[in-house]
Amino acid sequence: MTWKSRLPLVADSAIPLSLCEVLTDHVKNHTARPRTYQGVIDETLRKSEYVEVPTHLEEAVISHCAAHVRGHFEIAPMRIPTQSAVIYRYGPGVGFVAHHDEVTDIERHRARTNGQPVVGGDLTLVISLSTPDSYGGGELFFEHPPQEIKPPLGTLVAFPATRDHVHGVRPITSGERITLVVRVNVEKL
Ligand SMILES: O=C(O)CCC(=O)C(=O)O
Ligand SMILES: [Fe+2]
Repeated sequence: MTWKSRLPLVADSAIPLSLCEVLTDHVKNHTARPRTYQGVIDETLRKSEYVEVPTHLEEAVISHCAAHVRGHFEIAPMRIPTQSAVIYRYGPGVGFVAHHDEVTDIERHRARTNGQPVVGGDLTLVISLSTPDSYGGGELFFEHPPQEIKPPLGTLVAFPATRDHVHGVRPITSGERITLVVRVNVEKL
């Protein structure tokens, strides 16, 4: 498909603080699991932990994002019923190497050999669940064009899960960075 915009969408205050709080409480009350992977070029360098998000919270988040996504990309985001959104926790020393979110043969192969599910979607939604002054480093970066983002709590960053949207997370130097990542499919308007 052709995308309306080449640039990531950055929408401050897309998610109400009350919903952010519910999401961070959820993460604090659940044991984080070691990292998963997603179209990673060097997956050994991603060490964040994650917690899965209940469906009703994911649906609430997508509905808050929908108008922003429509305005920027002229498409409608749709939840993928076969997979869960995840909240990632990045502690000191942890980042995420440059990668793209398109599902590749690496994941498909892994799914065949160890049964690990293939997780992906047309569009990636990243929601900040930490205030930027609560952690050092941890910028979300894009390569083409170069961009470094350290957004306020409740900000939505959205971008196509395509090979030309290479991005990653700079290593955290102090504190903890928490993000919600929702992968959605899209419907042309
Ligand atoms: O945590 C983030 O800000 C980005 C995570 C990411 O790129 C991914 O899950 O594919
Ligand atoms: Fe990603």
